[in-house]
Amino acid sequence: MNPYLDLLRDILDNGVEKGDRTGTGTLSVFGRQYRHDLAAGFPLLTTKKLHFRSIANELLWFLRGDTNTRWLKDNGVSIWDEWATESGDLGPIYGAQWTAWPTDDGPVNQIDYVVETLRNNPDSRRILFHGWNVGFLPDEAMTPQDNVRAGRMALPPCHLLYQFYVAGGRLSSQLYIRSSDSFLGLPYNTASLALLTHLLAQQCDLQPGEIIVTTGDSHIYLNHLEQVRTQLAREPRPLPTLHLRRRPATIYDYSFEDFEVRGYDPHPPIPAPVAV
Ligand SMILES: Nc1nc(=O)c2c([nH]1)NC[C@@H]1CN(c3ccc(C(=O)N[C@@H](CCC(=O)O)C(=O)O)cc3)CN21
Ligand SMILES: O=c1ccn([C@H]2C[C@H](O)[C@@H](COP(=O)(O)O)O2)c(=O)[nH]1
Repeated sequence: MNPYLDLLRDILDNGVEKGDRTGTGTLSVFGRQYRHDLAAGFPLLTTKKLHFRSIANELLWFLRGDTNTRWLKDNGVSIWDEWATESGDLGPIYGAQWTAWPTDDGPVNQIDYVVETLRNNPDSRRILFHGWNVGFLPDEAMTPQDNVRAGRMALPPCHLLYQFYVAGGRLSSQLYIRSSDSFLGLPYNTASLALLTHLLAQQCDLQPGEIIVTTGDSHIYLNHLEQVRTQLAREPRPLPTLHLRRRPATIYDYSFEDFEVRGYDPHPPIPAPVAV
């Protein structure tokens, strides 16, 4: 994943110091893009160990339409805890908008639409789903928990627009991330996009193609600078590969045990505080 490391270098070299909602401070650049051909391997960082269990279970949790941390906790994932209420609620975040976007005519499952369109009209230029539901955005002046209690999202979506493209029997995906915590969040978002592309490809009898990640406010938090330098001093290793152990009946029926990552030999993890 050299393009990812290039982005970190770009932010260190060209980033402007900016304040942010969390009070941490960032180095930030605006509008960047990288791509990765899934035929070249699964994009899990090798320059630090990533917790694939968290990444995969978070995606399965989105696909369940779940917005409470209970299921995540039961499956060993704690990455959403800081934003949840005492009862684990996060408001109508990703899973709710992906699978049950509310309309006057009832909830719309955008994932069903994507699967059906990939199967029946793969040349369509309208194969996308979106998370930015303006009716439920939080008030930036209130805490995530107070927003949830008011019926709003704990955080507005960061990875918010997923578009799909089929050519030559290959499925490619592009994701727009409006705000990207490039040290902690972006490796998760990239691997998650790759995994979703593998699942959709399997369900729709396609081969995984390219993933393209486009980032808006692309930042490194000031308390991640040491960690970024440590990571950039490491030599990347060969990428692992992903194998799907079975083909479940629908996109909603995968479980973590269906995923096998082969040949993952990363450098050690690099702990970093998450900005809340
Ligand atoms: N500041 C910030 N950055 C994010 O990336 C982020 C948020 N907030 N809020 C919502 C979600 C939660 N996400 C997170 C939160 C924590 C980690 C994190 O601490 N990762 C550690 C390992 C922790 C684990 O897997 O248990 C890492 O070293 O990658 C990653 C993504 C992504 N999102
Ligand atoms: O999937 C995710 C979720 C969140 N982030 C990061 C991006 C920002 O650093 C914060 C969100 O703060 P805002 O003030 O709402 O932009 O979380 C991410 O990178 N990936």
